[in-house]
Amino acid sequence: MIKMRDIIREGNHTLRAEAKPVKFPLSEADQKLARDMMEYLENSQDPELAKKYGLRAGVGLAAPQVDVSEQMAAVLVPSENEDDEPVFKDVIINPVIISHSVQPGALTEGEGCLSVDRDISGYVIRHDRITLRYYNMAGEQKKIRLKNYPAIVCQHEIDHLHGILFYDHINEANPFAADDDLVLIS
Ligand SMILES: O=CN(O)CCNC(=O)c1cccc(Cl)c1Cl
Ligand code: NI
Repeated sequence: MIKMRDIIREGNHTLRAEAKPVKFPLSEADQKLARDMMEYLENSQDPELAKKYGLRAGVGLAAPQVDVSEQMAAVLVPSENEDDEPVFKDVIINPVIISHSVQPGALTEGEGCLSVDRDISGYVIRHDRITLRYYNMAGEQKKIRLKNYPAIVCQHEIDHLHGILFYDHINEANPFAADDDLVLIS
């Protein structure tokens, strides 16, 4: 299982590298990596398991964060009501944002990252809505439209595949600058 010690932190060059596209059919190693990353998210979202294994909670995890420079990320955005199905759950492989809203969006609470051991506050300005094309573990091509929280999470993960970290999108001069069409997502 993936633990915090497996997560690379700022300073490790893999975090700032352009990850390589994944080849299909997935190798055994890539299949195991995909399963392990999704398992990390599930474990980290279970308060008991998170405590037991000392895991920081996450709604996404990208392969470069475990020092594998490949275009693959697990995303698990739970629903408000824990009994319902997740808002979005999949392993996104070779993802491409093929269109997006002009309108920006940002989480009111800002963002955090397992690879960044410090709190950096401010609005992380992203697209409020995206159309995402990716391949799932079975090699099926998917094209989905996401908005608000799941759209923000997928952008955070896709950034990791291109060596971008969340604070790269925070306005240094005024971290909470917001033009009037910014959608603030709580
Ligand atoms: O790349 C993934 N991580 O670093 C896992 C930890 N961060 C989060 O789960 C997280 C927290 C807040 C906002 C966003 Cl958008 C995300 Cl993604
Ligand atoms: Ni991250």
